[in-house]
Amino acid sequence: MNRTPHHHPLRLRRSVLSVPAANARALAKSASLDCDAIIFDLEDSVLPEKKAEAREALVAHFAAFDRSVGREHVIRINALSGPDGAADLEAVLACMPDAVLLPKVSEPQDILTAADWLSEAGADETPRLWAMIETAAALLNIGAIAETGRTHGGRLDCFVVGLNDLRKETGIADVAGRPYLVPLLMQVIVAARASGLDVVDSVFNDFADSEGLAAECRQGRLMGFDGKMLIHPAQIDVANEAFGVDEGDAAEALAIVSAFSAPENAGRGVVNLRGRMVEKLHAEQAERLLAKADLINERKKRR
Ligand SMILES: CC(C)(COP(=O)(O)OP(=O)(O)OC[C@H]1O[C@@H](n2cnc3c(N)ncnc32)[C@H](O)[C@@H]1OP(=O)(O)O)[C@@H](O)C(=O)NCCC(=O)NCCSC(=O)C[C@H](O)C(=O)O
Ligand SMILES: [Mg+2]
Repeated sequence: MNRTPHHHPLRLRRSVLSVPAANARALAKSASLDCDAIIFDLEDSVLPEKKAEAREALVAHFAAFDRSVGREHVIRINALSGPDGAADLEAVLACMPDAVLLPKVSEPQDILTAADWLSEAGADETPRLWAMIETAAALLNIGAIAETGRTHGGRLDCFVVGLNDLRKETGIADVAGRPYLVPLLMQVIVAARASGLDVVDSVFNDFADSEGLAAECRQGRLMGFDGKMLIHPAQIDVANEAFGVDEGDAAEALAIVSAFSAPENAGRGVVNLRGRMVEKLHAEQAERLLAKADLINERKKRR
């Protein structure tokens, strides 16, 4: 799992649950769920005539729930150029979430406009910005969009892929294994990494199919995603497991780190670990994996 370069602290983003802000029962339930991040959605899951009500419900919810559980709280707003953009940003300032998720980002200016607005409103580093990558234009501009994460105060720190919108726009088929999408997804991952961003895989719509979800999570993990956007509480455990650190991986990481600190390997840049070449870069990867395992354990204790 090559995760360099990283310009942001390590954060858990295995399971990123979307909760429609207009759904009072889902809002109430979300506080008790074991996901790493919650996206409170003001965009596509909320009908136009319910947007104002949803904003009010969200502000009331943020005033009341316990934020000490250590997860990230994110608000997905509507397009800034649309009729709800300005009111959504006002709601963001009232809630002060950890991040704002921008929908249908298509060019760097979409990030810059939101970053400038937040800075002018006096919001320093928080909220950070996340970007939905879900348009054909975004894929064409993906390197430049990611680059704004490095060049514009570091406010951008995560991409979330949206395959429902992308499939709608492009006509790419929705088939198991995502054969026609994998090349595009890899471009998003590489662009994110080149700019030190995290990157979260798209939702799996069939929330009753846990085997299908597990397979897609495994695929996403192997491709390099940090986690999965989810739509239903039943999907959380599957994503946490797939994007977590299993005992075998943790033991291997510990063996690599220990090999480099063994006296007989002092001053060596490369060592022989049970017949396998291990370099310093592998030790750095191993340390990051162990740090992630520590974060997961800390989260378990806080719950
Ligand atoms: C898909 C759903 C509409 C299903 O809802 P429902 O019929 O209520 O499911 P259940 O009866 O099985 O629910 C059981 C209990 O769990 C609560 N619940 C359900 N979903 C959530 C949720 N997301 N967060 C929190 N709690 C949830 C129910 O309230 C039940 O609890 P209780 O009431 O106490 O009995 C629904 O799951 C749903 O609306 N999901 C989220 C939809 C959403 O957020 N859509 C936007 C994100 S998808 C996206 O962004 C796509 C992307 O942009 C792209 O282009 O690809
Ligand atoms: Mg979408």
